[in-house]
Amino acid sequence: MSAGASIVTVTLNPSIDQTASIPNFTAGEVNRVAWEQSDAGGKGVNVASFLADFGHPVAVTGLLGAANQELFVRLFAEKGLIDRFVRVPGHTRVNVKVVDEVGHRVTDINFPGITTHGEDLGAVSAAIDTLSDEGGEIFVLSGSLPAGASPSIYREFVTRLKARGRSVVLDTSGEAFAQAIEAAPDVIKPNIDELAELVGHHLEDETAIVTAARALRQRGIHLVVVSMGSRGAIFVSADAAVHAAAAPVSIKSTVGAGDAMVAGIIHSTLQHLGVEECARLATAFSLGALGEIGPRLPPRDVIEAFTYQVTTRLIAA
Ligand SMILES: Nc1ncnc2c1ncn2[C@@H]1O[C@H](COP(=O)(O)OP(=O)(O)O)[C@@H](O)[C@H]1O
Ligand SMILES: O=P(O)(O)OC[C@H]1O[C@](O)(COP(=O)(O)O)[C@@H](O)[C@@H]1O
Repeated sequence: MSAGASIVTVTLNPSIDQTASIPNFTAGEVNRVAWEQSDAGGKGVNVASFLADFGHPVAVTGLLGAANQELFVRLFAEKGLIDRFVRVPGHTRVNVKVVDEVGHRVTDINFPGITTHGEDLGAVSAAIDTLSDEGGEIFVLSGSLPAGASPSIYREFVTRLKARGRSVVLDTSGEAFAQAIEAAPDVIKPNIDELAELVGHHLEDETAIVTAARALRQRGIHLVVVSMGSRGAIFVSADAAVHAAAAPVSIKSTVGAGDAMVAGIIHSTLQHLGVEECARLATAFSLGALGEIGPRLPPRDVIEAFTYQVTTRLIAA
């Protein structure tokens, strides 16, 4: 392609993440905001931004409200992201992230987003085809769907991309996730709740998680990564099942930790790392996001240093 982006992220429901710092945040009470910060966000936008930090050329597409696109346009320019977002009338949603630095908790309030129409989604589909023609190799489909989008849309995208021989990384939930699994994306990164919802039962221990992940691998998914918040993540590939975790030095905000893990997985894959090294580096990406307010990563050398804090363990068959 002209600008040479081999990675494309698709965000159908981006967001402006408005962080509100509220010490001792209490539901049901009047809470006062100490300081605030707004960032362009949404899962695919974050993954693209993090990969750009590691020097990868990335194109971004999806649906963007024309009425409040400034933060996004600025981010795309700062990070050198190739902007193929389809503009739609109205505002991109604003998701509120309440950071309580006293209670050490983050509360996410995620809005449904704009209501979309068939022609907008058709334009995104066309943008994906064009980006694939132009040399896109790895497509990342991330995040919730806006109202009006069919839950089959990710399945359709996965099917089209795989028919063109492209790799697909999927990070979503609910019905859209369940349907997309049928088209066998190459990599998935559900968190443990999303995986439990998919398989329809509680995953009580590591064995249950690995069993569920291996069943998904049988359906053609090469790498299944199950993230578990403070309990780390389990990476299941053809070669092994690996648990990776670290105790972060400080957690400023959990926003973007999952997206950082997705970016770390893609970066590791492009470096041809094995599953254990991938688990280590992807976890270091997440640690990086935890130490920043909003969806951000620290400098690359800080993330590389974090790899030494990560403990990996091979899970016995
Ligand atoms: N409180 C925490 N302590 C340590 N690591 C964490 C914490 N929260 C998240 N992480 C790291 O970030 C990764 C992704 O976080 P998680 O909350 O599971 O993702 P998601 O936001 O997609 O649900 C985890 O697998 C873990 O490595
Ligand atoms: O599309 P969803 O599932 O509503 O998630 C959107 C939110 O997730 C984020 O991408 C952060 O995701 P993670 O914390 O899972 O990395 C935010 O930027 C955004 O507000």
